[in-house]
Amino acid sequence: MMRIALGNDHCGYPMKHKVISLLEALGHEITDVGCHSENPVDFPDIAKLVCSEVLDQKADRGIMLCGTGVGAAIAANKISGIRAAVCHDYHSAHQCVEHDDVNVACIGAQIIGSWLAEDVIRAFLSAQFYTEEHFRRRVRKLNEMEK
Ligand SMILES: O=C(CO)[C@H](O)[C@H](O)[C@H](O)COP(=O)(O)O
Repeated sequence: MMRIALGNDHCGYPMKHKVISLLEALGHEITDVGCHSENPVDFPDIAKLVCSEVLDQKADRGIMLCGTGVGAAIAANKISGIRAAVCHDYHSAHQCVEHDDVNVACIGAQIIGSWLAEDVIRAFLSAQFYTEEHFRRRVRKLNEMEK
């Protein structure tokens, strides 16, 4: 079981309920930071809420749904300690954790369908950061770049 911070903007909202159903079926605990309708909101505001949950260790990982996943990833990656990736294929969704210790997955609800999104989320949440030193070294270098 993991604690997942889930956030979405208005474009991600239509996919949100399928994602919640999946996360519940997998036994994860969800903190839903909004939004709760298709009324327009700004994805940076939602990304901040998701990332705060992760950085405050109230969530193990974050998932952001926006139209393309791109805006959410840009916003989240501006926050120190967050490594976010657009995850639209199975391989990237697990390798981004295994090699790059990604802690926020960003999905474009207008780009991929809910079946692929489910596979991507399963892969992202099943993956663990590898212990090999070269992966750890690279993430340390990423952390250095934030200073
Ligand atoms: O994908 C996004 C940003 O990368 C957003 O979710 C929106 O889809 C996009 O910015 C369009 O916004 P609009 O308010 O629906 O015009």
